[in-house]
Amino acid sequence: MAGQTPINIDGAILEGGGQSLRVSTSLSCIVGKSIRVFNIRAGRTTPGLRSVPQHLSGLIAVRDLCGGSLLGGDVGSLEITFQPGPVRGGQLIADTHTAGSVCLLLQVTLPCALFSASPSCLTLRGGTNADMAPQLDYMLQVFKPIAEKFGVKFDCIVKRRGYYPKGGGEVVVKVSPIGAIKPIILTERGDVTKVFGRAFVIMLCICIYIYIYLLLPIINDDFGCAGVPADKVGVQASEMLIHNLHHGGCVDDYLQDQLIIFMALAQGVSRVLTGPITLHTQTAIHFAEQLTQDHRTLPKGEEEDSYDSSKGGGHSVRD
Ligand SMILES: Nc1ncnc2c1ncn2[C@@H]1O[C@H](COP(=O)(O)OP(=O)(O)OP(=O)(O)O)[C@@H](O)[C@H]1O
Repeated sequence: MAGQTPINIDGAILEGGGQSLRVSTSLSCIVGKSIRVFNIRAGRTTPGLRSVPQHLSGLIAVRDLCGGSLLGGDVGSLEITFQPGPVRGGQLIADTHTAGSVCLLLQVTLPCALFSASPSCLTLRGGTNADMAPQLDYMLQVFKPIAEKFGVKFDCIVKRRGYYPKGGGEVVVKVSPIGAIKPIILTERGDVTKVFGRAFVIMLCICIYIYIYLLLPIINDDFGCAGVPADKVGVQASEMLIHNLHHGGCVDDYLQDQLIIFMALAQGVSRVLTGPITLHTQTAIHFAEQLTQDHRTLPKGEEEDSYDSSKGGGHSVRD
């Protein structure tokens, strides 16, 4: 591949899953640096790019958003090389052709679309409520309001929901470019004023899938379970909710890793009070540091810490 020498990204580090690929590819696209990712998903029992969980569709979507080139982007690939071009925005269709999560497609494309030359209209197809991924409702009711604090805005039209195993969901996300991402301070939780839940029950020939979705202003958890009795799903959801309430942080265990890329790109220092730092968050921080080292613009006098213990029992993640 012609052009600059790529930055080497070791996909086996820390979590060793698809998130390393998404964070590195998005940042590569935004900062305009080529990457070579090796040991892709080495921490998983089926390493390499998989089509079902959206890894490949996400990579292709980013490539198409910026007119870049991608080498090694095949199912099963343990290594890819990605050379980004300027992010141009416009219309993009990304299709997992499975129940692969549209929310993880959004996770990899949204940061890029924010830095594009023109507005983007992203048609994302797959599962809207997939396991081991943010639920669409989570993206819209938990992630979105917090993302807006960074100045990140997007509109999402839900055309169709899609569930495992068929997929077939479709959302259209409109993103306007942003001049700069603002840093955020999220260190005071405030009072919990309301808790509500939504249950999705999908009847299939032989199994029943239940997704329960519990929402506080800032905390959300979902459980997708085949063949698990509804009362057990309810208990699991409540336990997770209680855990997130007890740790005292301002974001739940999932949101923390999803905010790192915006904290890394923000023009200034962000502070977010969290519960114990997850491995996903440590992973996102690791790759954000690797790819944004000379990209960050810290205000004069601000020292650069990755972690900062807080007094309140939670952990504070800093840009
Ligand atoms: N219940 C949930 N609610 C909100 N977000 C979630 C939930 N479960 C997982 N996530 C988010 O989904 C992402 C999952 O990343 P991860 O790398 O584990 O999955 P993946 O891309 O499917 O890769 P792999 O197939 O290697 O596991 C993380 O950003 C995590 O915070």
